[in-house]
Amino acid sequence: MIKLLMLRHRAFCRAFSTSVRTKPFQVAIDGPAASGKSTTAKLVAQRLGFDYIDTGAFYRCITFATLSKGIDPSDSNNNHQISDIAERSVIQLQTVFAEPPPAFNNGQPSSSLSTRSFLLPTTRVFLNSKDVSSDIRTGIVSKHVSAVAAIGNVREAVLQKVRNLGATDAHVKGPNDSKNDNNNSNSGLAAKLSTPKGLVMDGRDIGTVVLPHADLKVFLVADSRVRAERRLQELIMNAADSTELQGQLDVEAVQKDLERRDELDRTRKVSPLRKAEDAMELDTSNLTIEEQVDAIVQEALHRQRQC
Ligand SMILES: Nc1ncnc2c1ncn2[C@@H]1O[C@H](COP(=O)(O)OP(=O)(O)O)[C@@H](O)[C@H]1O
Ligand SMILES: Nc1ccn([C@H]2C[C@H](O)[C@@H](COP(=O)(O)OP(=O)(O)O)O2)c(=O)n1
Repeated sequence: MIKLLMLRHRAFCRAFSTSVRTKPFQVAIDGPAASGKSTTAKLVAQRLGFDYIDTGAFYRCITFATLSKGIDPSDSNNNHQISDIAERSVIQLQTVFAEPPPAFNNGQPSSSLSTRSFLLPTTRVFLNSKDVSSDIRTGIVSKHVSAVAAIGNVREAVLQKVRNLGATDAHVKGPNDSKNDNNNSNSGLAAKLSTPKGLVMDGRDIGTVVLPHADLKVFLVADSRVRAERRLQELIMNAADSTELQGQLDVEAVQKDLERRDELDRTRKVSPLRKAEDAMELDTSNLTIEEQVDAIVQEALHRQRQC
């Protein structure tokens, strides 16, 4: 099977090398909740000097907008209204990388990996021009997001948005440049497709539906207890006050919620969570963040060299 994949990849590279590379190198990262996708994807993008798109943020924005209007996402009678919200919502992402991308060093960090890679890039999310970066990460949004993401018309709307994306390319910005962060360039995916750079996108159906021809597909997994412990730490660190954490302080409860969400994501009819046939699986349970980022960066560099 691996041999077949390698042969297919080589054939693709041979066909590709005769023409000028017109699309960016695409890295697709999928996996269950809290497996490390977004943390890893942002750092991989930073190391390689690529753009980053968090597709989960789109479903979270639509869920937040739905709840804000007092609409219950768990009632399927509301699917039409929720699809309407999805179509009308203007969602923009803005990733601010902590330092100039180390692509200048051929993707390799010039000093020790541990000091440089932990300057984690931050992604701000705008819904109809309002910064909702924190609002979309609350427990109530997490509770309902899988139901919203299972609605076919919502997925269709998100697919269109991702394709016409007006994400700001905020690369090569220092941590002190945030005051200029609202200068959205609205470059659009069309412009991105004409750049020779690359793109890292994470979600549930990136390798299977959104970027089926991605140059590198990764499926991240981790033991559900480990994922719950990591997610709980994250919730504690990000909570503005303890009232936000009601009902989430228990690792068992967080684990149950992750497992419930994974089950919904895996069993839905449209674009379910699954590993693409040609994806590389990486279990992060016993890896450090540096190790998982490094494994993907090395593989991406290897494939870039082959092409
Ligand atoms: N190898 C790792 N070791 C320790 N913590 C990790 C590791 N990978 C990810 N994390 C942490 O786990 C949490 C969930 O990761 P995240 O990237 O948000 O997952 P996802 O995007 O898949 O939901 C984050 O707080 C992240 O910093
Ligand atoms: N491409 C995607 C991305 C996310 N989703 C759904 C499935 C997830 O439960 C929600 C939220 O995704 P997100 O990646 O933000 O969730 P986690 O941070 O992993 O908990 O959206 C999806 O169906 N397809």
